[in-house]
Amino acid sequence: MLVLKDICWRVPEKEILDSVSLTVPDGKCVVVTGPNGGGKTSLAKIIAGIEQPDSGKLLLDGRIINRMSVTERARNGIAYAFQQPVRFKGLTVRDLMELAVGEAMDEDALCDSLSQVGLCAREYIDREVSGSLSGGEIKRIEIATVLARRARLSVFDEPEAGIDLWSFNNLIDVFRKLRSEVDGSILVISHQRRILEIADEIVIISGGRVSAQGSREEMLPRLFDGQTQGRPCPLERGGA
Ligand SMILES: Nc1ncnc2c1ncn2[C@@H]1O[C@H](COP(=O)(O)OP(=O)(O)OP(=O)(O)O)[C@@H](O)[C@H]1O
Repeated sequence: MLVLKDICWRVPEKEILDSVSLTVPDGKCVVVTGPNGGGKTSLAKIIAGIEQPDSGKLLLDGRIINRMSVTERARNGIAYAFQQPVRFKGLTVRDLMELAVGEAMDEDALCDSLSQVGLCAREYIDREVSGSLSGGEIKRIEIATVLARRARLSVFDEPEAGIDLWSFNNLIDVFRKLRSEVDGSILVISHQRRILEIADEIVIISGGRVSAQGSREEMLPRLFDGQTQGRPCPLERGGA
């Protein structure tokens, strides 16, 4: 379980996160949504250890992780898929998958993980994760690295970004399956209604604050009736 208590983060002249508190319970999927620039990716970076909060506490399974580095957090069970994946020069898809799971993988294991995101392992494992892969392919490979880790906490930042309609449909099933099979927690940042529909809890972050949170049943009608913050929430961005 991940617990965030009163997380604040500011950069010169700007408060980016202002006293953000939320919980991602075991076995649950929490979806964070909200307007562009609200602070969602910043929050994900703070959870992964890429940025350090100025104040507040992060607890993973009851243990304070504020001082842990990115690598230590990864070792302790946090897996993070970036909104814009990093292209690693010289690294093959197999290398990336093996780095993520921390051990050598045979073709069957690679095939299992990559087929979840609609990619054929045989075509991809020896390719370099740089120039020749399309943006959507890299995004899907990165999602596969997180799925393969079966981590205590899996964080996906806009998994829908750059993903075609067919892969997106598949991804929804993959998240459903992940939630039912893994006893860890899942945090997804998304603007997509179909991802919000698989959430146990929905959190809206706007202007660096949690502006609303609640169960899916409670939040979806509020979001899609445009009642949250008294104006429509820009949820249906992108083509999927
Ligand atoms: N290192 C930084 N320095 C200055 N401003 C930053 C920094 N990181 C983020 N911001 C600003 O903080 C705000 C929140 O950014 P963030 O990327 O967290 O938003 P978001 O909710 O993920 O947006 P989107 O839905 O567009 O992906 C934005 O205004 C952004 O420009």
